[in-house]
Amino acid sequence: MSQALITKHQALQIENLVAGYPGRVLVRNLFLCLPAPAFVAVVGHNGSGKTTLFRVLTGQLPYQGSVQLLGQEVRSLRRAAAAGLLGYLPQRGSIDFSVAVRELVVMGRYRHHGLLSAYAPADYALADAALAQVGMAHLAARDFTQLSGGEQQLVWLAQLSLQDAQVYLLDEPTQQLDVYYRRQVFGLVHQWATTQGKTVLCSTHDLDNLPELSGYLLNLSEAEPQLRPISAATVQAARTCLELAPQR
Ligand SMILES: Nc1ncnc2c1ncn2[C@@H]1O[C@H](COP(=O)(O)OP(=O)(O)OP(=O)(O)O)[C@@H](O)[C@H]1O
Repeated sequence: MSQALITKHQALQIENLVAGYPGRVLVRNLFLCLPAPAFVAVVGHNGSGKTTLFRVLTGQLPYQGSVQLLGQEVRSLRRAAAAGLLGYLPQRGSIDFSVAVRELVVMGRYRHHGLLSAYAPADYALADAALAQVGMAHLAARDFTQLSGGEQQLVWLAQLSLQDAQVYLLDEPTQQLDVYYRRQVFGLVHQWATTQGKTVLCSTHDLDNLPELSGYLLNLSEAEPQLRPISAATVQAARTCLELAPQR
């Protein structure tokens, strides 16, 4: 992706988006205009449509309206990940075969190599650095399937960072993490936006770590969700909203 394209277009331009499942509209008339780079915390009650929005953005769910990712309409975009536009961390990423952690992480470089060609020492060096960044270097030789849920989540994050996409969608990346790693992960993915020029949308129920970050808050439990700059006041307003029963 050329720098020209990145600066010319918004990271995300959503107009009149309607999406959901048969008989159930979850995202209704959403408008968003998100400049790149940016960090966005996507919050909302359980079932408010955070994952559904991410499924729209990854082209997994049909929608009405317009959703443009770096200037390209998502419904006509093929293999966005392969094009380097989008990196997606789903809520539950499980695998049922044995693989060493380091081998799983290096696969994040597939776009630069193709899935079948061998990875070079430079790729493994990047994988080791990514593991070190999430504090999991000591697990490099371990079988991924034997790690704890939180450890697996951090390893997936390391793999994702190697994809070098322009826009990252992270679906509750701190869900299984302890207090220490939650803070670390928020700091890390926020840095992807502030120092690497990435646009990061991160869904979360963890409001405690947000006030110290710069970026935007998007609360899908609001009647008309909109991007609000993160501040102690906007996080508190979201907390107040989320402490009430959801309006279905
Ligand atoms: N394939 C599907 N078919 C029908 N309904 C679905 C489908 N997938 C999800 N839903 C429903 O859509 C609603 C929104 O789900 P979604 O996963 O987007 O919520 P969420 O905000 O990510 O919730 P959570 O915070 O619990 O992860 C839920 O009520 C869910 O049951």
